[in-house]
Amino acid sequence: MGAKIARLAKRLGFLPQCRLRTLMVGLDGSGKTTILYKLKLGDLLKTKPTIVPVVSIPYGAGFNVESIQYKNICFDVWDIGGESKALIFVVDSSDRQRISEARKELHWALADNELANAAVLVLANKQDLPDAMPASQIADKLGLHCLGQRPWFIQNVSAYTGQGLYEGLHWLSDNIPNMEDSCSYNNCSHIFSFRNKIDVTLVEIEKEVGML
Ligand SMILES: Nc1nc2c(ncn2[C@@H]2O[C@H](COP(=O)(O)OP(=O)(O)OP(=O)(O)O)[C@@H](O)[C@H]2O)c(=O)[nH]1
Ligand SMILES: [Mg+2]
Repeated sequence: MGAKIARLAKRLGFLPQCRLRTLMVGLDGSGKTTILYKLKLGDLLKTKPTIVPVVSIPYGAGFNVESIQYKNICFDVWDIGGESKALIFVVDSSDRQRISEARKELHWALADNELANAAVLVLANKQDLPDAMPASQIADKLGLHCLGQRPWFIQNVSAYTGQGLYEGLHWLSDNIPNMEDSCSYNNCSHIFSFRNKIDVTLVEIEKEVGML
């Protein structure tokens, strides 16, 4: 019955709710926390460096985690490790001196088993600065063309102006491998909450699942 609801809901344009654990990494100062809170709050926060304590991490200290809803997907964005289906890698596009260090960091992160199946979204941040390198140049310097079969995309962004951030999430929402595993129609109450508006549709659903 769940599968029938899923099929019909899809046909009618209802999207399943998906939760996606997403890891956000990048060199210190590249703008991870600023991006996270720009997406979460739509606003700029004054950030301090995010320090991860070496010994133990009390919940909520030393890392940031926020849930960001984009279309039907809830991205749980962490800036600390764990198995994830998506990696967001943030680069300071104006920092030419550290771009090879950023390349090492990216390839080191991607060697981790926890990211074996992750899609990679590179955010070329700080595009509001006049000396920012364009995405194409950063893609070369990070060796993105060597990533083989893994889905990847680079997006020019500015956490300050918000430029490009949702375009990046849009690409991710379309390119997560085995996305269905993270989605569920289990809570179909949102379909039925439209009862007054779409009675006809509801009757169709009820017929399809054998309620009528
Ligand atoms: N011009 C400009 N500055 C930015 C942008 N995004 C972040 N910054 C600045 O870059 C600095 C570092 O930003 P954070 O968000 O703290 O960087 P982070 O990657 O979280 O750094 P760590 O927590 O140390 O790893 C701050 O001074 C931000 O205001 C941007 O899009 N444009
Ligand atoms: Mg930070």
